[in-house]
Amino acid sequence: MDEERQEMQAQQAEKTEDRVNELPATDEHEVILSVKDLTVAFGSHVVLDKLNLDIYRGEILGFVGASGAGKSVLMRTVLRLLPKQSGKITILGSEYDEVSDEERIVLDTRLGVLFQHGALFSALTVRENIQVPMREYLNLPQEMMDELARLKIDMVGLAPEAADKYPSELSGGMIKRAALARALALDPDLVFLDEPTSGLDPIGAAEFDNLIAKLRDTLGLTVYMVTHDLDSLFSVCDRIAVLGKKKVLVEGTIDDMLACDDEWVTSYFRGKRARSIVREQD
Ligand SMILES: Nc1ncnc2c1ncn2[C@@H]1O[C@H](COP(=O)(O)OP(=O)(O)OP(=O)(O)O)[C@@H](O)[C@H]1O
Repeated sequence: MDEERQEMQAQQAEKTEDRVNELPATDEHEVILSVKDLTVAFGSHVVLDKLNLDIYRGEILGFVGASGAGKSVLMRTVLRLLPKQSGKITILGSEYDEVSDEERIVLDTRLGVLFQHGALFSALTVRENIQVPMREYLNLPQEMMDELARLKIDMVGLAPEAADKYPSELSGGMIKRAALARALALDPDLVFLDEPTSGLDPIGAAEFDNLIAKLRDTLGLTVYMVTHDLDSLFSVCDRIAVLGKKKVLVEGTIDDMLACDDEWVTSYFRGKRARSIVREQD
């Protein structure tokens, strides 16, 4: 078992080094999102207890944890969709609770979100869906919004004809791409992706991962990705944070996950499925 573990660590160390060398030339140590001592509870049910997490500019952070651990609660709290009991959330250097309403609106425009299952408005076309945030936050003429929507559609690899389609006319992979285009509508600095590859076949999931990596490289995006997808964690994430026992149990590279002795982390990252992914990558 130890030999197997050492071999996996050595293989991953090489891959991590390659990935780090490929990272865009941004200040990797600029903290774009900082969560300090965050506590969130529903009545007496404490879901997150003094949780700490930093996300650095330009990285793709994979966020994992057992079902029900609180991954969605954390994402929703950071997005101010859920209230917190205590703690501090700082985005792009501004603490949400301390900024004015106007500054908060500006901050909101710098965040993009892709909710699980896409969450597109079914009565709107892809173009209209992408234009929802533009209508909410910007005051632009219709032609400019149409041109911007066209650019976003192209950016996520959808055909131009997709603009006039309704969500019911799209495949699962197209819905994810359309939802990503909407998340990118306002050119955010930080995008939150909730299970972006769930429901996609392995080829579609790998293509989506490649798209995320490409957008990070070309747009300098920072990506916070909640995922259960081991392929994504091994192939596209620069760093991983594991949620457990109401806190971030461990964070770091795949090597750090492989070296971690926590029972859940061990079974997740050194289980049969993880080992087969490491072998496939060779
Ligand atoms: N609005 C809410 N009211 C009460 N309890 C909630 C609410 N939202 C989440 N919870 C509880 O918080 C805990 C964490 O839920 P959460 O959805 O964040 O888990 P998760 O890690 O995202 O799970 P999964 O991987 O299955 O999506 C669960 O016990 C859930 O029942």
